[in-house]
Amino acid sequence: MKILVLNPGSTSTKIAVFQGREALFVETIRHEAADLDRFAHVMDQEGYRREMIMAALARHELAVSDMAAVIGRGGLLRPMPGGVYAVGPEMIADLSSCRFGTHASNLGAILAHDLASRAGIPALIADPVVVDELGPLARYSGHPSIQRRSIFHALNHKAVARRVAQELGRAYEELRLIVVHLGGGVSVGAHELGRVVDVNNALDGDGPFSPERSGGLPCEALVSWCFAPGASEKEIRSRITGKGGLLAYLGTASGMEVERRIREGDTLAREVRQAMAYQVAKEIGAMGAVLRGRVDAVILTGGLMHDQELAALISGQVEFLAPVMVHPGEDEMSALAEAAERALTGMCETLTYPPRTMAVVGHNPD
Ligand SMILES: Nc1ncnc2c1ncn2[C@@H]1O[C@H](COP(=O)(O)OP(=O)(O)O)[C@@H](O)[C@H]1O
Ligand SMILES: CCCC(=O)OP(=O)(O)O
Repeated sequence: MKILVLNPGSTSTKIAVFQGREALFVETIRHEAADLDRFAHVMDQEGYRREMIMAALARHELAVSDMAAVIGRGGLLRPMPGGVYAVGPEMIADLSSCRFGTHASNLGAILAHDLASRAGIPALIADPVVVDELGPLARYSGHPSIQRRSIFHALNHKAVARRVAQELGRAYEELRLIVVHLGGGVSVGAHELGRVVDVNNALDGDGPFSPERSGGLPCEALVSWCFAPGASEKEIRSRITGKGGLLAYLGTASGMEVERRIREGDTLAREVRQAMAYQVAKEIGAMGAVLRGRVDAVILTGGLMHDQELAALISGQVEFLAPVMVHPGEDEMSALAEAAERALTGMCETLTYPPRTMAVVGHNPD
């Protein structure tokens, strides 16, 4: 059974075909900010990314009609429990309208649905970025009209955490872990006995800065931006999500380019990378407090962890908490393929959207 796996990220499109556990191919196409800037809206990138998928299939002499299903990385939907979901009209409507937010991962289900429906096969998503397992206290922001949301690299957090649990000879559900994904966005999650009970919102200006996001900004200065003469909502949103972080400081969101500049003696690039490591370490410390210091391991993963010096900077600052394990890249493609196979063979339920069980929101007296 062949499965086509589609993973649109903010800085890349990852495409793979799996047959059982074997990857027939995995390709990562990296997008420079300038490549994507010509699109007014993320949703306008659908055709561009579809062409890349079709070209990758053609290079490997495969067609969508050879597949048993297409599975995409799930995007910004209603908060939901983890699992495998069928892509249907309500999901497509919420993703296309960006009702719950705008991110490249919204294109995962849309592209999967488009290709699968032409071939008459199922379209699925698994563990989307809105998997919500937050504890009640983690939902507080500091003002009752704003509730913190769980938006993070849920798929890779869970996949890598399970892999580490296996390496440790333990069950994921009996461990306390801090998992950090450093991609286009950065998410730092406290995994307590199989649930991500707290995590920074990797998209919306919360937590450390990342290649293309500002992370949390001082509120007062942010308000001044909003009310400055000529300020536009679009511009301010883009400073937070898309054009913040490394891109704002250095003009590039590429970790590889930053590494290259540092090798060539660029002292600004070196300091900005140090500052990013410092902020990530601070967030890991906060999650250490969430877990009351009982941490079995800190796991560093995502594309940026190919930069060994960056990994060493973060590790050096947090290894007092627990052993630090570095897993560069991600396990998302195989995790998606395995999820599709479980669903197609009936080993797990294929859930429908909108989810029947909604995450607990609001006041919880316990
Ligand atoms: N070998 C590498 N060395 C340094 N940085 C890298 C390397 N490979 C990828 N990156 C960086 O990792 C980031 C993207 O990570 P990734 O997990 O693929 O994110 P996304 O899914 O958000 O596109 C980019 O800044 C990219 O330049
Ligand atoms: C939307 C949260 C996950 C995220 O930030 O993904 P990218 O790193 O691919 O942008």
